[in-house]
Formats: sequence, C-alpha cells, structure tokens
Amino acid sequence: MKFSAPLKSDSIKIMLLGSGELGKEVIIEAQRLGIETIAVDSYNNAPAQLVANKSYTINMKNKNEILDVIRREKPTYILPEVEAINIEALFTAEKEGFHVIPNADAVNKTMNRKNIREFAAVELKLPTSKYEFVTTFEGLQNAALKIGFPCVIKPVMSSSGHGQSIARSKADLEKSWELAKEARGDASELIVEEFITFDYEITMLTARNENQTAFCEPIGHIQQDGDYIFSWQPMNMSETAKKRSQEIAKIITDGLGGRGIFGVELFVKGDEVYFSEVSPRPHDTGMVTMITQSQSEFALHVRAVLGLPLDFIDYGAGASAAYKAKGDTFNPVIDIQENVFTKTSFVRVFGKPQSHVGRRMAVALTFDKESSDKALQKAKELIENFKD
Ligand SMILES: Nc1ncnc2c1ncn2[C@@H]1O[C@H](COP(=O)(O)OP(=O)(O)OP(=O)(O)O)[C@@H](O)[C@H]1O
Ligand SMILES: NCC(=O)N[C@@H]1O[C@H](COP(=O)([O-])[O-])[C@@H](O)[C@H]1O
Ligand SMILES: [Mg+2]
Repeated sequence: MKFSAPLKSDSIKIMLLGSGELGKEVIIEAQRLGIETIAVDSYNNAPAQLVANKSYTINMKNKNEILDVIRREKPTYILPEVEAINIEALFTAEKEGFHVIPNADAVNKTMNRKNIREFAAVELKLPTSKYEFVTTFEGLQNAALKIGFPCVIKPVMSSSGHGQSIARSKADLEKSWELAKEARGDASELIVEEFITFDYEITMLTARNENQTAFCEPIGHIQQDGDYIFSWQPMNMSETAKKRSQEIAKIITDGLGGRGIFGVELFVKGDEVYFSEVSPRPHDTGMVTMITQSQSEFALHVRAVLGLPLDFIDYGAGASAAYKAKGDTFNPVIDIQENVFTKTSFVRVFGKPQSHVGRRMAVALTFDKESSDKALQKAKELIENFKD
C-alpha cells in the first residue's frame, strides 16, 4: 500500500467550516497528530472553537467572508462540518487550488436533498423511497396524493430534522407546509418522500481515500422528530443486509469521491436496503465510535484526509444517548450524576455557550463487550439523570 506522504504534521493546517460537537472531536484528533487547527462558525465559543488553535466567527452563508478566512489562513485542508455553508465559496476555493474535503461537488450534492437524491436514484440507480420535489402548496398536495399517506416532507436544505414532518392525511399538509418554512436551510423547495416502514435504520460509516475504503460496523439508531437520540454499534443484521449496505455505501462514496469519512444513512426492511442520505463528514450517530473503536469516526476522518491507513480494531458493543437541553439559558450548566463515570461509561459535554430546548448539549457513551442491547439500556438509564 502506498500513502500520499509521510506525516509531516507541522506543515499541515486544517480549517473546519462549522464548529459543533462533531468538529470538536475532529480538532482534538488532528491536534493529537500535531496539526494546526482553525475553527470557523457563525457564533462565538462554538465547541470546536474551544479547542482549536485559532477561531473565526463569520457569516457562513456569505461567500466573501468564507473566502476571506480561507485566503488569509491558507489551510492545507478545508473540512465542511455543517450543511449551511455558502457553496460558491467552496467551488471558488477549489479553483484557487485549496483542498476541500471530500470535494466541493460532493459537499454541494449532499447539502441539497434534490441533488443527492437524483444522483443516488437516477444516476447511480440505488434503491430509495419514492419521491417528488415541490415548490408550491398545490404541488405538495398533488405530490402527496401521488405518493400516498403517510409521507415525509422535508425542505431540500435542512438537517437534524428541522422543518421535517410526516403527513398522515391530506388534512396534515397545511401544517407540514408551515413547518418546513422554519428550516434553517433553503425551504423554498421541498421533497415529499414515501414513508418507508423499515425494520430498522443504520448509519454505515465509510472512510475512504485514494488508497483504501474502510467500513465501521453498522450503527443502529433511533430518531425523534427527525433527530437522533440513541445509537448503538454493532447493529445486529443479516449477512445479506449488511453486505448490501456495504455495497450501497461503496457505490455512493465512490460516486462522491475524495477523502474523508461519510455517514451513509440506510433503511433496512428484511434483506432490502434503501439509501436515504449521506453526510460527507462524521455523523452524529457515529459518536458511539468514541467508545467502541480504537480509532473513532473522528480519528478516521482525520486519517482519511491525510491519506493515512484506515485500520482500527473494534473493542466490542457500545451505545450513545444524546442529552438535549430542557431550558433556554446562556452559559448552561449540565448537571451530570456520578454514575456516568464507570469502567464502561463516560460522558462528552460539548460546551455550547447557549442552550435552547431540544439543543443537543452532551452525549453519554456506554460499553458492553457482548451486547449492544445492554449498552443501549445503560445509556438510556444514564441520560435520564442529566439536567440543565
Ligand atoms: N422516507 C422516510 N421513511 C421513513 N422514515 C423516514 C423517511 N425519511 C426520514 N425518515 C426518518 O427521519 C429521520 C431523519 O430524516 P433525514 O435523515 O432525512 O433528516 P435530516 O434532517 O437530514 O437528519 P440528520 O441531519 O440528523 O441526518 C430518518 O433518520 C428516519 O428516521
Ligand atoms: N445532524 C448533524 C449534526 O449533528 N451536526 C452537528 O451539530 C452541530 C450543530 O449543533 P447546533 O444546532 O446545536 O448548533 C454541527 O456543528 C455538528 O457538529
Ligand atoms: Mg439524516
């Protein structure tokens, strides 16, 4: 195997665009290799800014502000960490010779549900739910009638379930239409998806670079209001479904190309696997890998970016439970009970400077050599005792 270069860490600079909890762990992993790090976000004291060498607070949707920090800092690698980034800035940076991870086109495709869905379903011919795109309320009504109820309605640009809803009948559509407007991204166009009655859903974390593609064990998860609350690894699945999941993950990540880790989101029904969406970066459900793998998804992301080997060992089964704020405050204090600090469990507090109801603030991680179920049970119990 040939690697792109020996690691000369002092000559490498990584810039994160978006500095939340996932980026914070990426920065820590890069720092462990002696790499200079810069964290950019739209608010001060974002989690990754707390641990980076340097930070900038800018309007992430403004092309010039993004290009200004890139041209000033001249990072070796630019790592988008959130979806809401001015994409033209990334295309321009790439043209100027900067290395965007995994690449500007992949970021563009995945930040917009229309682009990624058409790429996956039409171009790559991957199985997905039935879908339609709409821009008017009348269009939504027609699409929902065509696809049938229940159906899932999402803004084409949004994440963590923002603006997403399930319409169970025609009467729900008005509410769905209004809700979609609240999305942070672009709510001018919506996707209407057939509701898949899956047995379970997984994230297939896939790390790739020019040398290698590596899969993590499948991660099962539970979502509430379109946002993850519990995840566990490994998800116990049939060999056929697992193989199919890896095949789909390989096709979509090869299709997008570039270096980095991807969170490939899949719905599984029997041995049938449907592609849902993909993050070209670490995935929230993948935080469980901080306790289950010798190299977490964050460490693998950094290694993939640097062209280093993507080999690691699995320690055993584990689970994660997200803690979401119950109140709205500045400088929130998260109250964590002593029972989290055991041989087989720990906590990561993100350090967000402000809480609002439902904002993810911390994660409890549990380990159980043999059983994901037991690890999940323990994580659920631990999170019950968190307060803010
Ligand atoms: N077509 C569908 N059928 C059934 N369930 C769905 C469908 N689409 C979405 N869901 C459910 O809603 C969850 C969130 O959907 P999706 O991943 O598209 O939203 P998101 O806002 O991009 O979330 P995130 O950014 O956290 O990945 C899915 O993980 C799944 O549980
Ligand atoms: N599903 C995507 C996801 O989990 N993204 C993670 O959440 C942060 C935003 O959190 P915030 O909304 O609390 O600022 C992002 O910066 C990223 O770390
Ligand atoms: Mg998702």
